[in-house]
Amino acid sequence: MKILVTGREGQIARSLVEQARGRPNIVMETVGRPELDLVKPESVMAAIRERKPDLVVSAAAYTAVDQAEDDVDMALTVNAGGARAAAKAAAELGVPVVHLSTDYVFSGDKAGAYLEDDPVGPQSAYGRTKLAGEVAVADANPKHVILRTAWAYSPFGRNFVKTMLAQAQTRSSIGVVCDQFGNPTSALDIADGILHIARALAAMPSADKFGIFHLAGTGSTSWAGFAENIFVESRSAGGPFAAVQRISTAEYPSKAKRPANSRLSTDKLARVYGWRAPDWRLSCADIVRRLVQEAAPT
Ligand SMILES: NC(=O)C1=CN([C@@H]2O[C@H](COP(=O)(O)OP(=O)(O)OC[C@H]3O[C@@H](n4cnc5c(N)ncnc54)[C@H](O)[C@@H]3O)[C@@H](O)[C@H]2O)C=CC1
Repeated sequence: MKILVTGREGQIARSLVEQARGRPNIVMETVGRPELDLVKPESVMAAIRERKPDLVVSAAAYTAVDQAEDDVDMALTVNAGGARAAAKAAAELGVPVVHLSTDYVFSGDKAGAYLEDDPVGPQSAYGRTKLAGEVAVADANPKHVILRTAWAYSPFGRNFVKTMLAQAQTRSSIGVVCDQFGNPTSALDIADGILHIARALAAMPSADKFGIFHLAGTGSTSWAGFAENIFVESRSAGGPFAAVQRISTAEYPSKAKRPANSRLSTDKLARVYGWRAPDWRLSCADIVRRLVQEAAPT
């Protein structure tokens, strides 16, 4: 099975390449700028058409959450127009599209974990453009799997785990927000979930397998809880650590508003596909250890 991923350097794209390595019958190919530029729908269509994949993973996106507040037109062009083009190209080939979306489509007002059909209410420009992307993808390709994920981290690119470890190199105490709750999610687990979905779709593409699904780490915490866990694991692996000072969202102003609670229920994915991500603490421990080892002098 040939899987084509949009974007080459994104943490989910790189995780897909890593997790597909050595797996029989999977050819994972990535394509990004300048050849495939989400700003230019015709380049997206052509790049996908030429490669004739069996499945498209639409992972590339405008992901700078705060910057999107001042750059809405570009974020919308990329996150809705670009995503639509990827989904449409897959539809023309008659193949499914797995499109990545976000917990930030929700307002954060709910007390419990969000279900797929809970009302949306994005609080930020990024969230609104990603929601427009969901609508565009669903409209362009009936064979769509829209995966809302959250708080992604990995050994690659820029993410919260790497930021915490880098800051602990020079600081003994770090202020981290303790009143926003979500599911830290390893991009390597996201990649495993996507591979599972791809195989299930190839085996039996029944109608219940399409639609919106939540894919996130099992268990939830606050950003401060996430940071504390990172430092416990780093310290035990001989890496940097810092004390976490619990601060409120009000004490850490940012341009884009984040939901206070964006915990995602992953029961639908477990029910339909029989797959759930590991407990976030296990995956976090693996990635922190790997990052500490990679940083250690040899
Ligand atoms: N990182 C996170 O915490 C979360 C990410 N997501 C979604 O998951 C998907 C993947 O996220 P990450 O891998 O973490 O993102 P990332 O920021 O690591 O990578 C994004 C990729 O998109 C590419 N890209 C940006 N503009 C482009 C354009 N005009 N044409 C072609 N490529 C372009 C970038 O070069 C980069 O390779 C995105 O759709 C994102 O919205 C959803 C929830 C949480």
